[in-house]
Amino acid sequence: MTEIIDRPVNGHAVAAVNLLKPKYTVTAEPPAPKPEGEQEGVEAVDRPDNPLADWLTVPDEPVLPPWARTPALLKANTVALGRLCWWHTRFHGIRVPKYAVKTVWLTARGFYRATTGLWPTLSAQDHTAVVQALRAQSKAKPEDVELAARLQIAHGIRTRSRRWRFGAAAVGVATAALGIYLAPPLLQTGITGAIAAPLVYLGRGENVQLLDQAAPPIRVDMSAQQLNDALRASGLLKSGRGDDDGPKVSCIMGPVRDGRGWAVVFDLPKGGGKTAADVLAKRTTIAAELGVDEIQVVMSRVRAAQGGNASRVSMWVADDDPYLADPVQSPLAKATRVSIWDPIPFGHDARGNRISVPVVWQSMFFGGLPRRGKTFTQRLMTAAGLLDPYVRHYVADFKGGQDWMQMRQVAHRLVLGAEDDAIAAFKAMLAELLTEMERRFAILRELPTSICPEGKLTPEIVERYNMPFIFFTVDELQEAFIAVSDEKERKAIIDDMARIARRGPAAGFISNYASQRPDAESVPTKLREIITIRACTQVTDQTSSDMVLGKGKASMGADASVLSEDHKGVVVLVTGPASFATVKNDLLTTAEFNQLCAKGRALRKDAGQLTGEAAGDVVTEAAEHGHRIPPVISDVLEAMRHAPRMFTRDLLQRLVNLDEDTYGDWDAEKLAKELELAGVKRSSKQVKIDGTNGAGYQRRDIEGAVPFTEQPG
Ligand SMILES: Nc1ncnc2c1ncn2[C@@H]1O[C@H](COP(=O)(O)OP(=O)(O)OP(=O)(O)O)[C@@H](O)[C@H]1O
Repeated sequence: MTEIIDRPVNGHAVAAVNLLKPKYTVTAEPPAPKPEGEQEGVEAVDRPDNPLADWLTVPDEPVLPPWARTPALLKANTVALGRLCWWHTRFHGIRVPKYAVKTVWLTARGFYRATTGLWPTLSAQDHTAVVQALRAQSKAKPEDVELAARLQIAHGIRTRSRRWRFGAAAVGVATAALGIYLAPPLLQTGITGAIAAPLVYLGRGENVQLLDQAAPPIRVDMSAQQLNDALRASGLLKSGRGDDDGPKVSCIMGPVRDGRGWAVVFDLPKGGGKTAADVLAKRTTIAAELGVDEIQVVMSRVRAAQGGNASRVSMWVADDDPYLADPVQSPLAKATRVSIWDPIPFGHDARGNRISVPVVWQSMFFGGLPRRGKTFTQRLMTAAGLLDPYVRHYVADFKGGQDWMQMRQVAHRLVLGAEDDAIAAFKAMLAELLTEMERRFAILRELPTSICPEGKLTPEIVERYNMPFIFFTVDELQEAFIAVSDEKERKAIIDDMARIARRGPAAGFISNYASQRPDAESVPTKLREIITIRACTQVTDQTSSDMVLGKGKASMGADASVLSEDHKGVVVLVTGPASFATVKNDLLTTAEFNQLCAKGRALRKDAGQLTGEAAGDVVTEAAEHGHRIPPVISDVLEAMRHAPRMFTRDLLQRLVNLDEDTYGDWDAEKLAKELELAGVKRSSKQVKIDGTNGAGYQRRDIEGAVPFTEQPG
């Protein structure tokens, strides 16, 4: 499992560097200076009058081939060869039936070709000439008659020769058949093979398209030369003059096959004025020069901590787009309990390494275009928090759809929608969180260092002082900023959220924010910059990518604009100033997430941690007692979550927002009828809100229709 906080996520970069500490290069290095004492001896051998001078010249070539110069390289290449052989075994193994069919087909065709020439026939041309000449013998010129006679003689010779050959072939076939019939099984196979082989050879031909080509689908075949050419064309290496190509990179490792691609670690030549960072910034050009899509080129710097320097680059070029593979089901879907202290399984990088993200002491931000998997990704994190009962959830989904609805079973506070009452509830939520944060810091300050050594939560403090982690999830943040038109109010919200993300981690607050529109308004720089983990699904350009991931990240290679519409659930994940990876996330479907909500509720009940709104959720409570609640009741209660009463027109609008398919064509009459059928008894048909009277509903009337719930006083 790869954890990716504060260290490079491109595991290959590290592995690659370690593979080859004693480096070799593809450029001609100046020979090492010879020890003083030896200079004279060398000169003596080199003297022009020494006839053995040339013969005694030691070649300036390493003894071992490049792939075997160190034990690590030898091992890496052996492993790669093993993988390749295993691939071929599987590739050809499943095609054995096809090969059998092809062999039979080629044998038959070869037999046909071998025998068709044996039976004597006149060619059409010969035949015509003979017939014409014989018919017109009287009028024919002497040379025509002579020609016909010659053709007949030739035909006679050909016929006799072919009859002999045909006879010989027939005897051969009969002997072979008898031999096969009489021979022991092993010899039978040998004889069959000996006969079939020349026939298969004869049967081969350009036009045999019966089967696919049994060649591994390697699309990129990289060599050091290609790499140098690509870098030169990208302006990262100087051009040479005449036959000299110019300076080249020094390959510290590779290029070698590594998984489903090519790996290479190289240093840029000195004197060119280019750095590893320049190479990362030219990813698209390099990809084009190598003839692949930029998504297939995974590059990172190799820093000093891994034995690198400012000119060292680790590059892996995939054979095809590694992010188009089918999604992997999240292991959380089947987990029964997790600890939030452990890294959360998140997805896989291009090379199939598992990526897990530790979230304790962190804050998170997810951004990107709509319908690319932001919410699904964000929910992966929250899902882990569901399976640890010592995590208290505060959730605000300003879109207010189904995505987070089932969190009502677990969430201490849940805000759905971006209407005025929802915004007011969110502000109250923020105030509650800030108060709790200060309360916790006050307690932590008072605790002896033996219990609280670093002024932060510990697993012991969490349980002993009832300070569960607080998972603060906000989705569709842009909707809140649109809804809050007052600049001052908006700034206050951003300040509060930034404060929670900045100071909260030590007190156990894990912020998990997401926004759809990656512009400066929706993702205030102030907020983004203090967030430690950022993930971005596809965006339109590098500027938008930097909006989410941080300034300058795209030029470092963390660029979500290289993703396409097909990359659902693929994010560029930034976990530190120089740590990033493109990750295909595990898939946790809405149904699986909803099941986890139910599991999370049960876990919290057992641990005495079911608190806040979830503890008083009448719909869930009634369902747990085996009562089937009509969907219209639970949906209306969800729509009125933050309001004791609501006008009918507003209620209808919110129901549509919640589930357009069901409520899209409902009117006041239909709503009233359905609620009545569901057992709602309205205490009045008019409600008064902010001094205005209008047709509407009281929430307590709706709650009254839920079995076993007490009427609020
Ligand atoms: N890991 C994944 N693998 C494959 N498909 C995924 C993955 N995650 C999400 N998807 C698909 O992408 C679709 C959109 O996901 P999601 O609702 O999370 O997008 P979004 O970016 O949050 O959109 P919006 O901003 O409109 O809410 C989902 O319906 C799902 O089918």
